[in-house]
Amino acid sequence: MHFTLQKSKIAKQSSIQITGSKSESNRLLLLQALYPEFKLENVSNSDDSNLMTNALSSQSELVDIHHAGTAMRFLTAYFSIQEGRETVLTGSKRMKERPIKILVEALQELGAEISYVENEGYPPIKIKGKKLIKSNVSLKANVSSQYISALLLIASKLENGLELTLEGEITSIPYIKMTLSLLDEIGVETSFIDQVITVKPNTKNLEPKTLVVESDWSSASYYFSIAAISEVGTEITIASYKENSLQGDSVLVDIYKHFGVTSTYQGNSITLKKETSNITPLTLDLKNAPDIAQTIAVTCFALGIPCDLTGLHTLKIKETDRLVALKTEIEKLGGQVEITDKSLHLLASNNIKELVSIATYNDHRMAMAFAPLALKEAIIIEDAAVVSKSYPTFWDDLKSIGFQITK
Ligand SMILES: O=C(O)C1=C[C@@H](OP(=O)(O)O)[C@@H](O)[C@H](O)C1
Ligand SMILES: C=C(OP(=O)(O)O)C(=O)O
Repeated sequence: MHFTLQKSKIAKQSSIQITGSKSESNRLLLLQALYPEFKLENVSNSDDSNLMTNALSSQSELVDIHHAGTAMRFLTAYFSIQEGRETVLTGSKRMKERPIKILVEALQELGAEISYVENEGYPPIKIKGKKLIKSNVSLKANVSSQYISALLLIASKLENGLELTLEGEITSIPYIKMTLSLLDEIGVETSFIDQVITVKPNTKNLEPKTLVVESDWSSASYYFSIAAISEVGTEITIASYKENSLQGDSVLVDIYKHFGVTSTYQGNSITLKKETSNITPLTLDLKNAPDIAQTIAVTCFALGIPCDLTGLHTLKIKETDRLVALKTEIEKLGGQVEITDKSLHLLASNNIKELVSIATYNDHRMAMAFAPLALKEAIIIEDAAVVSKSYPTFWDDLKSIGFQITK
């Protein structure tokens, strides 16, 4: 279903409660399956986390995780250690194009039995769960950090723990650190020195506790963008966030200062305020925060400023090729974009075409990143329901702050 967003103006002050981080939730759901002694609060209500929950409790031989990349990677590791169980793990058409070979080879090196059902290197895969005895493995670290997190999440259940050597440049490092922090929080011992990560084995019951998932910072990015595009003086309060977040996308607080947006923490909420409209061109390396690239590119386009975004080598293998999708859709709106396979250069422009229909390519972040443009011009978002992958109440939340949205 396509949504038309009329040219909108939001209230001077508004507030939004955002669902739990999908990254933290999907890690903690898997850890809870391994260690049932702890409880979770503020778990994400996203499709990807629901798929993760269902997959972890499913007894079926076929598990379909649709578009959920973290679920695909994390469950590959999880099912590898479910002794005596055979599982075929599959996903959407796009998931069958998202590479998994680096993770599969690392697990095979540790002793896992995994084979490809269709194309080598890609889902679906067939996994025969067994006890993994080996504890040393190296893998390429510049393609997806999800492979590394997947291994770390099961590591404490391996007989001898895990010593993981990361080869080459490490991409999306904050997500690896998030995994290690959550392991530390539940009481698993880890270390990360230079390119080597060690996880100690654990056989005892961990101390029962309740872990509260922080709300999702990638979802928060759309409100930073809305604030940046709004009139000076506009305030949006978002909850529930921590000043010391485990999520790398919390770097939004620093990045959006560049767009004249300040962030003030009070209790567990943050107030974003548009302070100035004096904005200069932006140059930014996003290898540590790839999921906010679309938000930032669209904010710059809305404000008419050029930007040079680098560190985008992982964007080609996400829900869609996000570099090509951004170029295609921004150019429909009248902008000019140059891309390589790891960077995006947006040229300055001061015209946004009205009522352009934005294709979303089964990518939640295409829909959500382009929606704030309605503060400048009416826009159509195709297949608007894609947002449920990470943020099911996105459109209702936009309506609640003043966006005029019709079907
Ligand atoms: O571990 C995670 O929760 C994630 C890691 C990142 O992927 P890559 O490491 O593949 O860049 C990120 O893009 C994804 O949305 C979530
Ligand atoms: C890339 C993303 O998710 P995943 O890789 O888990 O599908 C995302 O949410 O932007």
